Amino acid sequence: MEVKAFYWKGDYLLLLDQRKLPQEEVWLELRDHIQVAQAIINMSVRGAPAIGCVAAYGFVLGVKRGVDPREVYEVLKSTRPTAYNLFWALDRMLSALSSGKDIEQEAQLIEREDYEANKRIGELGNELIPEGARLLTHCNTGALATAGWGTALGVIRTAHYSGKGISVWVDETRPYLQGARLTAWELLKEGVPHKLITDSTAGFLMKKGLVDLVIVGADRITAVGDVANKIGTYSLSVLAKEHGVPFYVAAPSSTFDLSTRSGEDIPIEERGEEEVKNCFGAAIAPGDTPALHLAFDVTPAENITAIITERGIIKPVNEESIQRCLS
Ligand SMILES: CSC[C@H]1O[C@H](OP(=O)(O)O)[C@H](O)[C@@H]1O
Repeated sequence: MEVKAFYWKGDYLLLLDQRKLPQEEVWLELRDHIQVAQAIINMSVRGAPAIGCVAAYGFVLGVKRGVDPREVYEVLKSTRPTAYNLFWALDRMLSALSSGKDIEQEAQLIEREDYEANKRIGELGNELIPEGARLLTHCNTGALATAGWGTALGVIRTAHYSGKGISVWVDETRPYLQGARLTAWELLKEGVPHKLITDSTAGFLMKKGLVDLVIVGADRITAVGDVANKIGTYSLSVLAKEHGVPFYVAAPSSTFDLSTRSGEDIPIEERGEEEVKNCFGAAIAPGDTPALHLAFDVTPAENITAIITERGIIKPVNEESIQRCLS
């Protein structure tokens, strides 16, 4: 059975608490928009497309309980600032309500469209994956970050199941460890050959010629192709450029924010210092040590070989090719 991060149950949302993985599979029953907002803020659910889908169902829960739709919209919109899918989904839900559509069906359509987009991204991305390729990926971009299958990890899944004999270097992805806790969990479940590495190992592996390509997800892509993604992605892109390693981004069209041109204008989430100084309950730094926790960084379009979307592959990455692909 395919990994799923959430299930809509009609009067509640059943959500896998990703904070507990990989040790425990704990499911939460979210019955109003406040509970959904809290789950997004505390990262029980994370991943741009998954956040969009879950927020859409949170909107349904709030409106069905008779809460002012604008209030529901604002509460959910305020949860995390970087992933564009959140805003895209909420705007779509508000528009559906305003035009008299069934908002529960609209949320279910958003979920179905994301899953189908991921399968298409996997098919198109697989065309770029050589036989026996050794891929490196960062963070978690799998079924846990989406409506299912995954974006970058969806390409990896498709390549694996098409018999290409690929293997994956999995960046642990400090500080929240989405790679170690979530990507490794997904790949192990499905028998995809992989090895977990510390984030700082990636560059040396590229220097040694052990990485054939890098493939990552995205949280927001601007009109010119700058990409906001998990912190550490920019560094990977510089290392890939230095070593002549192709650098791919996989994302659905719902991640593109064409109203923003430069990556410099993308709001970058800053999370609490405790997530840097503690590792799931264990203090790893002196309590009084100040810490900076930027949750995302921005990779400039010129560092990206291609962006794989469900509507086609964007290459080169620039405003014209983006408009051509998305129009
Ligand atoms: C399929 S997009 C997943 C995207 O979201 C992650 O961030 P977070 O775990 O903080 O929500 C990361 O940037 C992934 O690339």
